[in-house]
Amino acid sequence: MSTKHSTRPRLIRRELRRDLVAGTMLIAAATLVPTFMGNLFWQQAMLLAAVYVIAAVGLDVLRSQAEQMSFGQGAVLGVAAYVAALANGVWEKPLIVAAGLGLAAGMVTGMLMALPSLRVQSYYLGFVTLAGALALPDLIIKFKDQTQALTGVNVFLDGINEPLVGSLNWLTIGVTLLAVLAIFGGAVLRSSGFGRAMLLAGESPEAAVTVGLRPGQLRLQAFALSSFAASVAGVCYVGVIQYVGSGSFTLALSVMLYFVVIVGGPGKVLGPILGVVLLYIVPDHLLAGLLDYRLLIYGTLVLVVMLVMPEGIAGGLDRLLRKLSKRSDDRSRTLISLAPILAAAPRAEVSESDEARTPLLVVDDVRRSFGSVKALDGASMTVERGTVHAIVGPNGSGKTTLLNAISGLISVDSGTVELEGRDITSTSASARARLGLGRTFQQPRVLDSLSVWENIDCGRRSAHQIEWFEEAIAAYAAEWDTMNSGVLPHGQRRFVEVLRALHAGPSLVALDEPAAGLSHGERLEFGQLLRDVAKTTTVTVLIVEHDLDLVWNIADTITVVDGGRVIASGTPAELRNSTTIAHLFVGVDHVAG
Ligand SMILES: Nc1ncnc2c1ncn2[C@@H]1O[C@H](COP(=O)(O)OP(=O)(O)OP(=O)(O)O)[C@@H](O)[C@H]1O
Repeated sequence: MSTKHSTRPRLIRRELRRDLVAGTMLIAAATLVPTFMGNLFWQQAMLLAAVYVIAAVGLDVLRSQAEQMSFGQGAVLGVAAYVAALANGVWEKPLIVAAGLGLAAGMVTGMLMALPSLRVQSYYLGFVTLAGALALPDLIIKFKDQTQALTGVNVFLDGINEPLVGSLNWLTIGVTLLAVLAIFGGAVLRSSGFGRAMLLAGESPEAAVTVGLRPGQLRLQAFALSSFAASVAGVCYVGVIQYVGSGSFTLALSVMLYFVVIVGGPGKVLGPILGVVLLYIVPDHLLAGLLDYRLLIYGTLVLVVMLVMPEGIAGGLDRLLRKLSKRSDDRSRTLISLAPILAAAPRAEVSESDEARTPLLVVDDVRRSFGSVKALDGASMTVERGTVHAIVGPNGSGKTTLLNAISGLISVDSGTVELEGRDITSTSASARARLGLGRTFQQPRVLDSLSVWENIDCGRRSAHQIEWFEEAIAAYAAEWDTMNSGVLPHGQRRFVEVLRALHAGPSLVALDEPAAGLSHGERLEFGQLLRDVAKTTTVTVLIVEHDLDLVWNIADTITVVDGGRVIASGTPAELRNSTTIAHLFVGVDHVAG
């Protein structure tokens, strides 16, 4: 740990910048070249392509950042466009008012489609949003008197399409800028803590709640961003086409936008642009004669791209470029070390305050059954502050269930859990995390698409972060930020999860079998870290562990669980002579003794 690096968050991650430059140039060239050449047909075609890029960037936020499936983006775009067109062409509102009404209507539609995401996910959510996209054209026809479905609605652009230079007009400038802003907005979100929180909530809602995030709220926020982009696209659509009719926003539009994201490359800056080129410009313009085969072309392209480049065109190009440049990428380095963090730990132990004498956590007579299996059968335990408290017991004895009951990942049938004297039995997992309960899992929840540092830095942080720990990891933030978590070995993934839990500033961190899969050296470092944390801070460590050697060496208190009950609890010295539990520790006498 020689040099200190800044952890100041960057607005846009370095590796996204090249693609942003390329994307900006592509969008600007696409819309401005035909404009300056005076080719009105291609000018309009490219502006419409830019409109689709805006909507696709929004959909990509949902798909790649929040891991939500929506086939309703075309419907949101359609409602925004239709209302803006009606407001201008029929209700005779000025353009700015019409645009505002369109945006509002699109947002309301988007949020209505988002509500089911609080209850259903994945394909179920996809089907619900698909229903919205299917319903829109029918609704437009059903209310034909209000929507003027039979004649369609013409829009009057009040001069924003008057040429300034050549055929350049405010509309072209505006749509081009908005498309560029959209790809920048996507990159800023991807680089932000908010974006990482969304990703964690999408990929592992369980892990997200243990760092104090609210996955449902994050999903709604992702829908709001995505709907906003679709609504902006809808309003721009009206400007570009100057007409809406009953056939303008069919299911095919929503399907196309979804495939644009998948085929273009989910989570990539250039994805929406490349997707629009392949799924709109190529079939609708370059292969105009094959218009009848659009759906067939979609299907074939999706199949081929998914076969050759499962990560989409932009992802595949990325991979190819990395191979060609033969850069042994920084992100392929695979080792993080706890040694510098251990070296930074102060030697002095924290003094015991009055507060420290009251127990941190009290579990009283907790019961939880799964069908006929009594996973917890009246378990009770007390965890003192600033200690390492281990829970041990045979396989299936209820240890993980006990941790889950403590961190709120499952509800209990009866009994109570108290944290710092406060009954948290019916408090949500996310709220418990915000009260200071951190947690890791048997299978580490590490996001491969994020760097090591981003994985550590993606939860909420309390006001009680561990000062020396924060200083130590800050010195490594820049280096870890260039490391790809996808290639970390299993043991190192555990480290990342534990560092994430400690970085949140917990009062208690509950670790589920953290030593499984660690090498001997890693175990020693890891045990030392847990001891240091408990000794030199007010953080308490609660650890479920099968590695009894480790437990015996680092735990202040050991609770033994069997059959869903606590059958013994005490210091290692006290348990050493207990005959009741001797059978559970055959083979570790050398440690105990
Ligand atoms: N979600 C669930 N549904 C049904 N049964 C469950 C569920 N979770 C746990 N169980 C059962 O409850 C009992 C206790 O499981 P638990 O995972 O808490 O044990 P454990 O001590 O952590 O085991 P291990 O050491 O193998 O991880 C087991 O019989 C298990 O099969």
